[in-house]
Amino acid sequence: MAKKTFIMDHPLIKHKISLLRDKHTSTKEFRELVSEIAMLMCYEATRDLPLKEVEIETPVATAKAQIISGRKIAFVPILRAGLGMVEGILNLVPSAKIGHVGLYRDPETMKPVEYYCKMPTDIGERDVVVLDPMLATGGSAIDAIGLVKSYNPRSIKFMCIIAAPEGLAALEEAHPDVEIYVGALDDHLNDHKYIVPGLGDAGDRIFGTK
Ligand SMILES: O=P(O)(O)OC[C@H]1O[C@H](OP(=O)(O)OP(=O)(O)O)[C@H](O)[C@@H]1O
Ligand SMILES: O=c1cc[nH]c(=O)[nH]1
Ligand SMILES: [Mg+2]
Repeated sequence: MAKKTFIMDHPLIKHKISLLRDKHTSTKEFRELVSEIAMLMCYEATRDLPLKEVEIETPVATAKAQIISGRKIAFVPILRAGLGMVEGILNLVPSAKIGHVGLYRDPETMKPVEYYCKMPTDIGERDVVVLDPMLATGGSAIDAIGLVKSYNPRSIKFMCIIAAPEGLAALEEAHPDVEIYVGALDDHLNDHKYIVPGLGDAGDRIFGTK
């Protein structure tokens, strides 16, 4: 089977994730870093975009040049924390459409609870990348991807900044057809199902709610 999980090894991504983990990093810096890391990861996740050849007049001659061949993309952040990844990604792919899936992890059961879903009307013609900085138990990503699948997009990828091995294994098993892009693979989940060492609660750190 083709390789479906990609762990980032770029030094810039590693450096920025280290800054993100630091509990002394301010809300402003945290938000900027999430956006920058998402942009760098988007560069990796869009490597397979198809190109077509066109002719362009340079000031010197006619050049055979390559441009992206009109493939349509949609990004789907999982609310709230996934929203922090959108701005950086739109810097690279400004014409992409954005869907939203609202999920929160019930603090008692640790299971995801859905509260919002809105997809672009032409989602069926698009390649979708689902975004969430954190893949912990995997429950949120698995449910969000299941929801996106019910709209029959052309393809689905998932992008997270930090993953726990438990969540990654669960996601690979639940959605073996989905390519997964991981910024850093951490050690384990603690008793509260937080990623160790992780970075704490991504949503709270992006939005300054704690
Ligand atoms: O893999 P899981 O065990 O499902 O956990 C990961 C989920 O938990 C966090 O969201 P949270 O529930 O804190 O919601 P928030 O983004 O609104 O803070 C995170 O952003 C993921 O969506
Ligand atoms: O470590 C974790 C686990 C779930 N959600 C977070 O934001 N952080
Ligand atoms: Mg949260």
